[in-house]
Amino acid sequence: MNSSTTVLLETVNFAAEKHRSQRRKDVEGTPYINHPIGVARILSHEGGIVDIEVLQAALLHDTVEDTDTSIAELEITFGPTVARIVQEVTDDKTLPKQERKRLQVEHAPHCSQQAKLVKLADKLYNLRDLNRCTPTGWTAERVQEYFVWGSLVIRGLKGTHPAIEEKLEALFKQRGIQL
Ligand SMILES: Nc1nc2c(ncn2[C@@H]2O[C@H](COP(=O)(O)OP(=O)(O)O)[C@@H](OP(=O)(O)OP(=O)(O)O)[C@H]2O)c(=O)[nH]1
Repeated sequence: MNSSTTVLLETVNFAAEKHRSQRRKDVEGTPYINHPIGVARILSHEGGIVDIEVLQAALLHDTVEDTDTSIAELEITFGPTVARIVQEVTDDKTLPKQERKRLQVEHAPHCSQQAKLVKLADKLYNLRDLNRCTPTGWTAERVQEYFVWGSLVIRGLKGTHPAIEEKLEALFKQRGIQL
């Protein structure tokens, strides 16, 4: 087994342990880990991304925001680059939700290329998931609002990865949203 395979298995195992008790908001209660794995797969399978640190950051991207993981722990375990990418895509959960959403739009254009890739794939996964099924308790208006807000974030990432952006653009178009 080559070393990048070992590294990726260590990373996915770490993420799975951290998210082990969490579920997605869909009616089936899909295991949360399906999301970070899916985000990493979009980057590798659909985006052709081979930068191992980007794929690791995709697998870990919600560990700091949603579990007891710290950036220092990621730095010790996976190194400074992976920790920095995760930091860039982590919302400050102490802020009110609307402020967090506003900051994502404001910060997106200033992220590193590596963090922009993770953000693109994260949004593509979540928007596809919304088309697949509506999270418990969400109205059609809330779904549409998420699409509109997502389009504002994605607008700030233009030029990061044209092929992934085209897929996002098609999803927005179906909802009547112009990028
Ligand atoms: N579409 C969908 N999303 C789900 C589901 N389960 C959990 N989520 C998560 O919910 C978040 C979006 O819901 P919101 O109400 O807007 O945000 P909040 O959870 O932070 O309050 C996303 O988090 P996030 O990763 O922080 O992304 P983002 O808000 O930064 O885009 C998404 O990953 C599901 O079944 N379907």
